[in-house]
Amino acid sequence: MALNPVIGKLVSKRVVLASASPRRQEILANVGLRFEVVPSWFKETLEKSSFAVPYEYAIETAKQKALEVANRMHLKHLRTPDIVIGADTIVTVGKQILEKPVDKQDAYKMLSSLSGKEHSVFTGVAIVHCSSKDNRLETEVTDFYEETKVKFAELSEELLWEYIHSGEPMDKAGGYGIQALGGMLVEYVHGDFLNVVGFPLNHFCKKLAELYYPPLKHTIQHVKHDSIPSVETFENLSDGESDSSNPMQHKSANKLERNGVPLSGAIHTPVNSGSIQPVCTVAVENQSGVMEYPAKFPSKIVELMDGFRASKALFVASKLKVFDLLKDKCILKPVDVANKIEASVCGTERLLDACASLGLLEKTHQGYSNTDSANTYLVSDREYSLHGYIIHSNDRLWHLFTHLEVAVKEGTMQTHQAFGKETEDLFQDSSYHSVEAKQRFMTAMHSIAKLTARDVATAFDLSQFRSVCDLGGCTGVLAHELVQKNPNLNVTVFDLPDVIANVSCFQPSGQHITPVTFTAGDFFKDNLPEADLYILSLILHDLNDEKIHILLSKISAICKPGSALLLAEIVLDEEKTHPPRAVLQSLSMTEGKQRSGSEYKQLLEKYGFTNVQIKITGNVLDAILGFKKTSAH
Ligand SMILES: O=c1[nH]cc([C@@H]2O[C@H](COP(=O)(O)OP(=O)(O)OP(=O)(O)O)[C@@H](O)[C@H]2O)c(=O)[nH]1
Repeated sequence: MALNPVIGKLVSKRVVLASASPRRQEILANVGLRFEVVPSWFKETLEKSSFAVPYEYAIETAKQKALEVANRMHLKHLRTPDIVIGADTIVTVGKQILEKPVDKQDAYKMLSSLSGKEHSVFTGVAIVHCSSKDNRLETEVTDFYEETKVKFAELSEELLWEYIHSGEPMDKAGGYGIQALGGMLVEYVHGDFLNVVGFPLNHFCKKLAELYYPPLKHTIQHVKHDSIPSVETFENLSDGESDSSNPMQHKSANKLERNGVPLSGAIHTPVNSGSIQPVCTVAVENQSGVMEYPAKFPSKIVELMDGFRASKALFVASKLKVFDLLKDKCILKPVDVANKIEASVCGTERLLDACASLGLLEKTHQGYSNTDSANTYLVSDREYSLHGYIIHSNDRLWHLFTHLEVAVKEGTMQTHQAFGKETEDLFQDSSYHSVEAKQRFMTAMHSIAKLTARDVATAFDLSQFRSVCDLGGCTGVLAHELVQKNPNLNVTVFDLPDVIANVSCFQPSGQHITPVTFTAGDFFKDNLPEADLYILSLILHDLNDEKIHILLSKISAICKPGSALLLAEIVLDEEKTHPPRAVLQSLSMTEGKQRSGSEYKQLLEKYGFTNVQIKITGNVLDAILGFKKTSAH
């Protein structure tokens, strides 16, 4: 396939399209992809309101569709595919998410809500790479979404019903098929047309290109492919022998490069280590007429070298509330932003450009505006805002990490060097700490919890439990999530008095507030509330062995047989090099440590918890559940 070499890369692979949609099949078949069709049995019933933004719903549904097929093929048919592709298309108008109409009335409702208006069509896509290890299915998910804006003409009642009676709307998101009769309803389309039809082909190819040919942005010379369109993301594509056809190999190559280890000699180098040869570079004749290959540009290392600049740009823009100023589609010129944040115009312009280059802002001739993800995650008052954690990273972690060299030499946390008199635990010695410092810390924990609570709350079926005590549960985000998912649960958050005194400003408002009890106490010193499930979320990794012993002995003693302990932590792989987030967190040198799955299992077993189950969520926090031994054990 000359036009798009990535499609050619999949020729030798068992590719499965987890979709019954004839349109998706046609779009992919038209570009020469060879695949089997195994429609997914996943029911599209995810709770829409639990997603911050509609495209996350489409992505998650696409992911679940693909994973269901991967699991089924692996278990039932003992045939593990190499790649499973899932997709989900939705239409959004105002705050509503429209899927396929259930009947003609529903189609009528949908189409009349679109009449005369612009709406968005989102398709979420998941590319699941599968492998089988010890007969277990292992999956790596890559996902993305594409948005296309479509405007409908005003539709008369007659036209609407005529269209509905044609039968076309029934199996189509939003109740219309743009590729057929529905095309007559459309005034304009902004974006990828095929995305509306059900599959964003261009974005899919770019994603495959990223996976199969990791970008070498600064490569010295690029091979020219006359037949390849000069789309930015396709620029490094080559079908030369130096390419790997397995993105997992690229992944591990990146991982090794990330660690700064020479690629060719490293243990993890894939068998076909051709992937580490310079890609897309051409030989250059030196002065003596000998052809030389320029060394591969160390783009990953350069990225790491510059990483601190990018982090600091994000921190400063957040601290100066730039993303708050540019929220809700507001477009401002540098001078306006500078005036509002009381900063120099030239400095502000540089900061805005830096944010644009990092994909946080969009820059047009009219000015700067937030990208979708900045709107969702960086505006300080948004439900899933990371602003609190970013400020904590800037005001606290940054200072700790400037002392990393000493921290490594001494093997200790550098709180004293970084903050003078402060003690290690913000909440243990109130005389040293301002209320602001405590609130900043709580805001940081709150923002991370907002992002992780759903994964933790749904990692296991908790319907057998009646009462839960979240020890160190801070502002109660996980507690609320648990009650929402299991309305019969009685959840208590147990945390230090200083924390409990401040929780009120973090409580959700509105009709759907879930009842949670907050109890003040110190889990090392005080009696624990009774419960049949205890939770420790992001607690153990910060504690030394002695404190862990005190805490787990106490929980074990109070737990009756059949009760359980749920840990939420980042679980390291057995080599303890992944995920990098946990490994890098270790560098702050708290007295605790990050653990692998087997280490958490051993730890729980040591304190009388058996049948330990571990759920790797693939997001920030994983979950580990162990049950207190019955006396028969
Ligand atoms: O203009 C058009 N808009 C949408 C479509 C088709 O609509 C459906 C969207 O539904 P969904 O993403 O849930 O996919 P399904 O058809 O249920 O198939 P899966 O097995 O993949 O769940 C999709 O078929 C689009 O092609 C259209 O044709 N035109």
